[in-house]
Amino acid sequence: MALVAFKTKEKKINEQAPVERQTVYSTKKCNLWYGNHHALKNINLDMKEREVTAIIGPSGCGKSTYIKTLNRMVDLVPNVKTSGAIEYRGRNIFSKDFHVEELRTRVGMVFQKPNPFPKSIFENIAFGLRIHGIKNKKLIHETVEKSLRQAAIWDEVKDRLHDSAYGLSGGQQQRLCIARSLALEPDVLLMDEPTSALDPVSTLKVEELIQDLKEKYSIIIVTHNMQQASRISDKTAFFLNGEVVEYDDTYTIFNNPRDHRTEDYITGRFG
Ligand SMILES: Nc1ncnc2c1ncn2[C@@H]1O[C@H](COP(=O)(O)OP(=O)(O)OP(=O)(O)O)[C@@H](O)[C@H]1O
Repeated sequence: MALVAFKTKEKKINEQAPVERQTVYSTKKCNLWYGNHHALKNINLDMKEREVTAIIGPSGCGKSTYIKTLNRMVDLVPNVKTSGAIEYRGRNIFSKDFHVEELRTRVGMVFQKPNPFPKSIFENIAFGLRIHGIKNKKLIHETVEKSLRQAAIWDEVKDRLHDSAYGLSGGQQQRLCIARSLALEPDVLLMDEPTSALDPVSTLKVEELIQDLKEKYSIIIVTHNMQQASRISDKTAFFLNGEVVEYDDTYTIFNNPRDHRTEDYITGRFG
């Protein structure tokens, strides 16, 4: 019996040929200041495509700042200064010839609180497509359905597509917002605490969705929830006071961290 079990395990390992993954984001010596406040300090991180990367750390350590830098949303804050480089697919997003509109089309973002437009469920998705120049009605209908299916909400809304998005539950609104991002076929999805406003059942649905989406997308998620990070991510970066203390496979971070500060944080000694 034992031998059979061993052979089965061995076969499984052989079947899992190593997957070649390209680097999607490479952050090099990146610093960010809000006025005089040094919020990101010498960040170096490489993130691979089709992986889920969790960003964890105590309040105020720079998690949101970091992911808002990845799509240059921090540009909207007055008196922000950056140094170093963040390369998206090999191109520095801070360089003048990298247009922010292009970056935001390739990199979608989902926020802590679901933020649907005050429009119908259908229009929440169709609107963005039209803004991006898609006029063909058939294509718009197809893309709306495809995105809602991808975001695992189609069955719940297919009979009420023209009702207001505000009539959906919080968890459904969040999946609608994910569908809205997916409609533009992004390469990367940034998620800033996407389940913190949701109940446990909706949280589980969004977590399952993230697991499905990583087959196709690279996902970077900020979370305060240690169990969530350990359940859904492949890599984890632990931030503290604007620095990356440790970045590794999620299994290693949660089972065998190198730095005592990581261990103290994940075991709840602070934060
Ligand atoms: N617009 C801003 N102007 C000035 N300082 C800011 C701004 N946004 C954030 N900060 C400061 O930068 C630091 C990092 O903030 P950030 O929001 O990135 O932390 P965080 O780890 O995401 O925190 P939380 O878990 O509480 O959301 C904090 O000291 C914060 O006060």
